[in-house]
Amino acid sequence: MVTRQLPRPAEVFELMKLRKPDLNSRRRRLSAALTIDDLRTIARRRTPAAAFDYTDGAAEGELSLRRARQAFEDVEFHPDVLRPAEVVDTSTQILDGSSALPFGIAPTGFTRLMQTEGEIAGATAAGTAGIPFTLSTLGTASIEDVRSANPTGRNWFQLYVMRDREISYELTRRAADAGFDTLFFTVDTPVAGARLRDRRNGFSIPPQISLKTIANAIPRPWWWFDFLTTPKLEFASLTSTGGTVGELLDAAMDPTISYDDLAVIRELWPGKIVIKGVQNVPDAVRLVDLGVDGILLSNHGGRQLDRAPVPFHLLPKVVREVGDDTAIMVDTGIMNGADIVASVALGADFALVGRAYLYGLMAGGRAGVDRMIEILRGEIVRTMKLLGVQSLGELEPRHVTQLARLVPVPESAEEAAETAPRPELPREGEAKGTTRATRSRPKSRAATSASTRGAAPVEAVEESAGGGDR
Ligand SMILES: Cc1cc2nc3c(=O)[nH]c(=O)nc-3n(C[C@H](O)[C@H](O)[C@H](O)COP(=O)(O)O)c2cc1C
Repeated sequence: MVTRQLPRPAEVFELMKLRKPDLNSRRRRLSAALTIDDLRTIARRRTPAAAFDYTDGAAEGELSLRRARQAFEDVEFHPDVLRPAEVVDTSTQILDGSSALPFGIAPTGFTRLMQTEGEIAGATAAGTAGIPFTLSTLGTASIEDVRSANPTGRNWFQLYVMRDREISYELTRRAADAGFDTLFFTVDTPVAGARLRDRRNGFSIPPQISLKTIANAIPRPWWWFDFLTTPKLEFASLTSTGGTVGELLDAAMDPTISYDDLAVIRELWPGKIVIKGVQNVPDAVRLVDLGVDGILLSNHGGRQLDRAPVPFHLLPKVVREVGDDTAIMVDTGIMNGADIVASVALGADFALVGRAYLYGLMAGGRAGVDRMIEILRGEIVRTMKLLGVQSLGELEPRHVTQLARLVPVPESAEEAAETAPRPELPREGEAKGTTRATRSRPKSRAATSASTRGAAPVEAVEESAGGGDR
């Protein structure tokens, strides 16, 4: 029997916590964002559809991007218990310099189009947080302006080798003179990928004003106000404007770039050099043999060859082959700090984030980029504490299983028979009829820990299916 009473004002008052309303709408908006997905939702509301879609979209059917994000969601973590990690150290050394977190900001083109503060917001936020910022060849702030905005932080430069080689060589020299310490040579863009959203939106640089864009502008007046009242959108390097992004890229990129270009760039560049867009083990091995300082496993955020391999899946194999000799980095699909922790556990030295940064930028300019870093930092710290590790160096492959969703089709009947799941006698606590993936080759550390837990790790299934780098 419940005893009831009349509500007592003093008790009700105790329950009521009246918070002072924050009159700063940007701060209010950003503090309500708890995840990168939340930042994306705000970004979408505030940015014209064509600019948002240019950022959010990928190539063709956007399968690569979806698969890359799915692969991170398909991570299973294995925490150790009763291992206190009250304080965790998220700092790391990368390419002879330090970073407060195991990720940096990826190079993105046309950034001021998404939000007028553009690269300067990215560079200053990165500098304040103690992480590297990468400026794109197609950046909308100059090399020198980025350097002035982030004078003591680490600035990296991303290079496209263009048809007119002299433009690329000149940019390389300027970046070196401005003290950028690392050059990312992007190699996955011999031609532009088919960004269908841009074609459907009639997206062009600069944006064309049409009835559709005017209708789209009405609920987003601040974007247009910023766009029309700040200096004209210009590229740090390219003088040509006009046409869709694809047309612009095609005009600038050169389908004939090759290892010969790498040799020339290495001669010109005094700092560290990383190859961005490596997508198989043999290429990684060849590049390391040529003496590059780093490899960035990336499919350009799914914006180039759709259905390209998921970089996160490629990671353990590349680490096994060349991880001791060179810095291995990864990008594409990172939406959560836990994705970065999983990458480090599987041997990545560093990660880059592209869209996560741009969602933050579109959601709130510089403050939005700060919020993006804060969200990822919080997720990294919490994941490490829950795993029971105090530093990034303590993360090991055994902490992570990559669960397999799509696996290669076996090449022969024998392989098919070998890889078919076999019924096993149920272990204690396992349901009858449970099957486990079998392996035909020696186990790696990651696969061993995973298979003992009854999961089907990506590596294990791929190897037993003969699915190496095809
Ligand atoms: C809007 C946008 C523009 C990009 N521009 C460039 C670029 O100019 N050069 C380059 O090497 N990569 C570029 N990228 C690819 C990023 O550097 C990075 O590889 C990718 O965004 C990582 O995937 P994520 O967006 O899922 O984090 C761009 C990506 C986006 C989303």
